Amino acid sequence: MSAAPGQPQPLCLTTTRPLSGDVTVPGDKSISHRSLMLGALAVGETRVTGLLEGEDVLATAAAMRAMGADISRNDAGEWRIHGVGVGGLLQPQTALDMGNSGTSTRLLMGLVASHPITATFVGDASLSSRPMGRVITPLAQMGATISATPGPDIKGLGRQTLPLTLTGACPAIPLRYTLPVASAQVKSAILLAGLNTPGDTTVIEPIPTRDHSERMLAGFGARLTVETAPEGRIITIHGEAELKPQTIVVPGDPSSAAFPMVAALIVPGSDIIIRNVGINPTRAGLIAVLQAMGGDITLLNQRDVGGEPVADLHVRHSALMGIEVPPDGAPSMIDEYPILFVAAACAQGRTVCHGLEELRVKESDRIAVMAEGLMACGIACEELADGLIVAGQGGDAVPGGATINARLDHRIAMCFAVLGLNARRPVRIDDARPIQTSFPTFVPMMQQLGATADH
Ligand SMILES: O=C(O)C1=C[C@@H](OP(=O)(O)O)[C@@H](O)[C@H](O)C1
Ligand SMILES: C=C(OP(=O)(O)O)C(=O)O
Repeated sequence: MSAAPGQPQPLCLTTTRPLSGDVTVPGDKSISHRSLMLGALAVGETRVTGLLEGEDVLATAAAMRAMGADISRNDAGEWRIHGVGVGGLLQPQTALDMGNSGTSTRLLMGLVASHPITATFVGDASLSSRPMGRVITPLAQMGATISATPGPDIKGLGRQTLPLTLTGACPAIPLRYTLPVASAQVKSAILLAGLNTPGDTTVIEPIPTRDHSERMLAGFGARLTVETAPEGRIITIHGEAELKPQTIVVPGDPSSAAFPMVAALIVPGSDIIIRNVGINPTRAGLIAVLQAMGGDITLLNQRDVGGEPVADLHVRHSALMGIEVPPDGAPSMIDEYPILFVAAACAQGRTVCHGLEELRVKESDRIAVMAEGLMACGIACEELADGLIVAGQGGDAVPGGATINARLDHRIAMCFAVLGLNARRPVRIDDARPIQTSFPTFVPMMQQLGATADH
């Protein structure tokens, strides 16, 4: 029985047997957002299959509709987008509700920044505490006017948060900008602003981040170049572009696949296949780290789907060992650290992770919240300013026996649901509703693998 709307929905996953079966995960969230945004700026009809129908992506769809795009879904699950053309976004009549989604907010701020319109962005309590100064600074340099809500100061750098109102500049001023944080959202916001800016807009990223925006902008016909130089990747977009509609097949989300992957590694005897998972090297860092910990993960049937590398993952239960995780790979698995900490809790020995300052400004402070939850489940950890040390116990199941406050963070909720599969006493999540933002089929998929869900 499902809870009444507005009521917390507790969740507890358990299993008495190995996980087995053959599953798929929903479409990639990053690619789904970008499909809707770029389709909404193309002239003609873009068709998308495999779109993630989670709340974050639906927030992007609603915003693009509010700015003039015609977006529909047919009974076969195919999405069709009739775009307004670059430069053609209309002023939304009401505030854009971004829900829980940082990607929607920051990328759409980029789009609005070079259109002659004003938009107000609002979000839930989690999103309203996340830093927006990182996009406000470059977009203001491009001429946008932004009035944001002051948030708590971080490291003396000040902090600006939602609600905020942004008025675009037309024409916007082309920018050459070196990213001060490794963030694909900041990079993408500037490149999207550059679409309707005369001349060349350049982003320099000293540390590479996910490259879906570059791949997809080029696929839609924008003039975009990428050079590798000593200072990093230099990405230049030539503005006042005309985008051509595309047919897009969205691959399965590696960030979602991470949950059944770790579940199979930690539940004794498990043997599963996860089909059609994106393995873009800017996203696939977790696989190599888990393999280095002794995880039995094989990539089958590697292929290319719509310009993105994809594989089927064969995952078997493994005796994991703690390792030092190289910090230079952090951007390629930034959303996967919380579930890596779960794998580490079930490994033998210490897993040491550094270079994770960005985890503190996600949907929750993912270092602090994971440390607190793991300790409540009987796992020793040491919180560092930029990371976490998890002292794995190996062998037996972890103690468990805690109720976790998921803090409006979908990945925290899924992490502790997975940990509960290898715990002696149940691990309960106070409210599993945030899982709807990125992985609406998480619970049925885990049940398909053999888990039991108590609500
Ligand atoms: O560009 C994107 O689609 C995303 C970039 C990452 O955020 P940052 O750019 O803040 O690192 C990631 O955490 C988020 O889930 C999705
Ligand atoms: C950080 C995430 O998303 P966003 O920034 O879009 O809210 C995430 O999905 O883990």
